[in-house]
Amino acid sequence: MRSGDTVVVATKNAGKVREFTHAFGKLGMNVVSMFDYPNLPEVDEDGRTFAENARKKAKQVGDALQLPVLADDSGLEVARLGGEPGVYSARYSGEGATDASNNAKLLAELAKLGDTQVGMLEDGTELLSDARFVCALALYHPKEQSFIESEGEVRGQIMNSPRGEGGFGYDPLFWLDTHRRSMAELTKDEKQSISHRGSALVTLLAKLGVE
Ligand SMILES: O=c1nc[nH]c2c1ncn2[C@H]1C[C@H](O)[C@@H](COP(=O)(O)OP(=O)(O)OP(=O)(O)O)O1
Ligand SMILES: [Mg+2]
Repeated sequence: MRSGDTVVVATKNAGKVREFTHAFGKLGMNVVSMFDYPNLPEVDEDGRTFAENARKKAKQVGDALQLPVLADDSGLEVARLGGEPGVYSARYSGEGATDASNNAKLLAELAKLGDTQVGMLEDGTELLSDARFVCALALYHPKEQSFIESEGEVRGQIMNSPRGEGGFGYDPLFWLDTHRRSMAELTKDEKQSISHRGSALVTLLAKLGVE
């Protein structure tokens, strides 16, 4: 992986594509995604861990294309929900789930636990639980059938109402005490510098010797 290369990312998530395009763009690399290969079969994400799912996505797409492929499996673990939604983050609200329906489901599940809070912001916004985002990355080389892997996390709290327009997924409900903003209120560079995905990418690039 070096400047001028095209990186194939096995994702159909437009938010991830934007973040990888931004991060690899700074290194002079171009990103293509499953939006550029619409005829490849869906990957059944039935692993028990983020890492297992990331390997499965990278291998299925890498074997089909006979190219090195990067995959990202990520999600949100909420302490007061016993680590849910975890690997089910993308389909938390069931068939046809969207970011909006998943965020609504998250708030509904936390509401069931009663009005216990872990904190409150100046404007009265309640912090309902500690949480973390996790990202597992897998880079698969089909010729050697080998993987290079990494993982990253970021800790925060879940708010009872959304803030910000940036990012994707659960970002508007994820409060970062360090920044006094939600993940959706960060710039692309700020999110990359602290996020689970950004951290996992730093570790992966270090393993590859890319600086
Ligand atoms: O930075 C993030 N900010 C907010 N939410 C996030 C983030 N990173 C992952 N998430 C949430 C979105 C989705 O509900 C799930 C990922 O699920 P995950 O299966 O890895 O991705 P996906 O199905 O959307 O696309 P794909 O599998 O094609 O890569 O976690
Ligand atoms: Mg998925």
